[in-house]
Amino acid sequence: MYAKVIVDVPAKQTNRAFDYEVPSSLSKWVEVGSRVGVPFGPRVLQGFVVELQEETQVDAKRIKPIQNVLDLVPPLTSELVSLGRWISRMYMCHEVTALQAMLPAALKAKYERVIIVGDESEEQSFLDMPDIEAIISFVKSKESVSMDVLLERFSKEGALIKELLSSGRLTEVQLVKDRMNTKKALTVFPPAGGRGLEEALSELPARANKQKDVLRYLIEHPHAIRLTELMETIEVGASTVKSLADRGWIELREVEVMRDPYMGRAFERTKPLTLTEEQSGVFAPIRDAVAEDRHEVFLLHGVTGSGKTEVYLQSIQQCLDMDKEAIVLVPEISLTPQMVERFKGRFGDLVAVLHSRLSNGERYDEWRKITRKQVKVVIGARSAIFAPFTNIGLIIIDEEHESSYKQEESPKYHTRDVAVQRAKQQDAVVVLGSATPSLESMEKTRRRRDRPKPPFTLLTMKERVASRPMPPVTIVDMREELKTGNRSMFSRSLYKAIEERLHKKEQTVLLLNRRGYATFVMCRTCGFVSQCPHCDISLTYHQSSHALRCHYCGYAEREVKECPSCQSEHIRHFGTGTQRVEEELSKIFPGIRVIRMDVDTTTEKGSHEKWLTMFREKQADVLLGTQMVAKGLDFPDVTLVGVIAADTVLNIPDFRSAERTFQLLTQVAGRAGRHEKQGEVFVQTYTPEHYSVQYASHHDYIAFANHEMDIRANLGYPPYQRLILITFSHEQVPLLVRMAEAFVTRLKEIALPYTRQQVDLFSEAVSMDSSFHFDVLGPVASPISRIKDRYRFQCVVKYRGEDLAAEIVGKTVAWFEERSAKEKLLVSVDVDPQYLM
Ligand SMILES: Nc1ncnc2c1ncn2[C@@H]1O[C@H](COP(=O)(O)OP(=O)(O)OP(=O)(O)O)[C@@H](O)[C@H]1O
Ligand SMILES: [Zn+2]
Ligand SMILES: [Zn+2]
Repeated sequence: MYAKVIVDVPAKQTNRAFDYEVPSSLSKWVEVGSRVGVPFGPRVLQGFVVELQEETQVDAKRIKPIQNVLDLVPPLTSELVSLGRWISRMYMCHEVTALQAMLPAALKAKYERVIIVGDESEEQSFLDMPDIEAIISFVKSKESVSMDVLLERFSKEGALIKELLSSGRLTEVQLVKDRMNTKKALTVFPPAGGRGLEEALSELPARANKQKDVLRYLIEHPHAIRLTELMETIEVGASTVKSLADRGWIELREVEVMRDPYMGRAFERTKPLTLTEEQSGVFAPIRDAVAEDRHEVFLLHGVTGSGKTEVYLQSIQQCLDMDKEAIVLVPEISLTPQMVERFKGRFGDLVAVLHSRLSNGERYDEWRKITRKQVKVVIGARSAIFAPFTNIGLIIIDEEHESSYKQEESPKYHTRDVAVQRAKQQDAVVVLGSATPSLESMEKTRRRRDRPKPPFTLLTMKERVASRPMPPVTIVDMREELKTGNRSMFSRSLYKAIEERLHKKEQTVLLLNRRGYATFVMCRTCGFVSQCPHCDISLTYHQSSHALRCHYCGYAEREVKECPSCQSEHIRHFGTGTQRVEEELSKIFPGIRVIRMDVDTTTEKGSHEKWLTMFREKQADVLLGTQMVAKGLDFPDVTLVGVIAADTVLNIPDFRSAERTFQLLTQVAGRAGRHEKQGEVFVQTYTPEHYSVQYASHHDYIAFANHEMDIRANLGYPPYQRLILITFSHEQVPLLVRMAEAFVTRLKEIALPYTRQQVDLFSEAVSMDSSFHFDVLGPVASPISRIKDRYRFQCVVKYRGEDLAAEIVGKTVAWFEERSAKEKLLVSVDVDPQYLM
């Protein structure tokens, strides 16, 4: 048997499958999706088996055997292998990069160099040297040792070891190993049924009290117990237990344990709620599709507080009743303990949780619960879409509009599109939920001339549960505030509203969008702004460390007291970071209790959870934060939401700015008055007339979507045309410009026949909408024109119609790669980019 293997080197030359022989000793273990070690040139590499076949075209003399199999159960399924192929085609990445992205970090290959005994034929001539004997037999006894261990053991024999290596008596080889091992714990095993322990007890001398305690305990509890637990329970030392094991009365050995981040946490079990009329209305079609095993994509548009989660839960129940599995995706920052609790509370131990705050080990163990089929539901961030389930009935994406569903590094996939593809492969149902669906998804629910049945089905919930009203939103024009002499960052009305909450002992959520509004340092005399010497961006001031930092490359410098340009002392930090809002709050409301949540206060593991719990327990009056506070929070006493400055996102030059502003305002406004108490919202802005602010204040998603879609159609932006962003970077501008221009010229040449072909087709009466349309903009300097000392240029491909664009760009990149590599120029391709930076 032969296997096609994709090796773990993301390069053009290795971006294809290579044939290997499957030795008969391994044939039981090698499957599609197995990780294997294979000889590749002088090295041994990790690879993935992507196909098995009886024959090979490769010359029998040249074909090499697979060296080893890394896992007893393949970490990928054949379905995931196909998905990997789709991702690599769709997002133009190496196939191995796509496959690697599906594995938990713990399974990334580690290459280890070890020493083994080499040529034995020369053994005789060395026999007279006892040192050599010792070294060789040491290595033999271990089968293989690392250089470090060998040198540690024979610290004085370095020269001799070197000689043995060069003469071939010892050889250095490379092994493929896992980066992460399973966690083991010493465990005590009493003999079956506790047999023989009574006799053992009588054999012990009278003074061996502690040992007797152990035996008595095991007679009463004749089952395996972790050593540490036994030591704690009856207060004995490890040596006591070991001595019993030495006498053979009990057994002590290492067994694997699972790291469970939620261990010891009791989740209150919840029962399905009686659905409201609107919930029943949207649940019925989802339930039917799941029950009928019918692939369908639903876009669930439900206003904030409409009870989408309960719809998800009952849909999952339907999926479990069919003995199928479900994947639930939520944005990383919404994956709060409360969120997890809602799912664990309903489905208990059937739920695995995957998110980036877990340690590698914890994540690996959660992941293995899936491969071992111990769980049926996975809830997680982006990469949980790759959960190795084999019988998926339902995939849910909550907050489907979130830009974090797009992965920013290669493979630059969009989770939503991957989910739809995966669901197609498994005949599963997809539910995309949001109070503010992306325009891309919304467009797919609309009928078109060439598309009588739209790809997605729209389901709508217009009302909050229990007919709770949407909170009234007041727009505050900050220009007017300035005119009346209010220079504070709080308008008079927001000030009053906060004061009122303090009196009534209710809670306030304040949002400050940090993005594009970071504190920077500027000289008031000459206008000098501290910039990163390596990137084309101003440095951000961090109060806690009194340092200026670059958000792109991590460069840091000490706070300056004097302007480096004009030596003036009037240099200080500007802008309204969350730290400054916090300072001002305490100044105007002495004694106010504020919890601040931003990147600075949530780096520590568990800090996110800690802050939210404190706020829920009413240990604070105000929760102040960045986007983090806008998502998913459901606190009964929050009756006021304030947005400090709504314009910060609007000012970013990006065609999605209005959409992002609308989404953020709607989401954060949705945190107010979700329970019995009525809520209200204040939005401070310098552009109160902007349509995104206006529509958000009326909670009118549909009107916003229609308005924005018209603009996009006119400008030829998504969802009407798709984009591919191609970024070039190099240390020298002239070469960069020349190469970028050469790329674009070639790209247009390669595209030409495709577009012609389409024009011909068109003349044979193909409808307008399916015609292929291909445009190239640029090259131009990127908005962030330098990062880490490399200048950046970009071009944007706009296209409509067939998926031919990926092919065209792919061909151009292939043509370009050799030249660019020679010049050390980097090219990166981003299909469906979220940001054009
Ligand atoms: N059928 C029901 N009966 C009673 N209460 C319900 C029902 N469904 C949901 N709820 C409650 O309504 C509140 C809002 O529900 P949920 O958090 O699911 O809203 P949502 O649509 O996800 O909102 P958001 O988009 O803002 O996150 C929750 O407190 C939930 O427990
Ligand atoms: Zn100055
Ligand atoms: Zn920098």
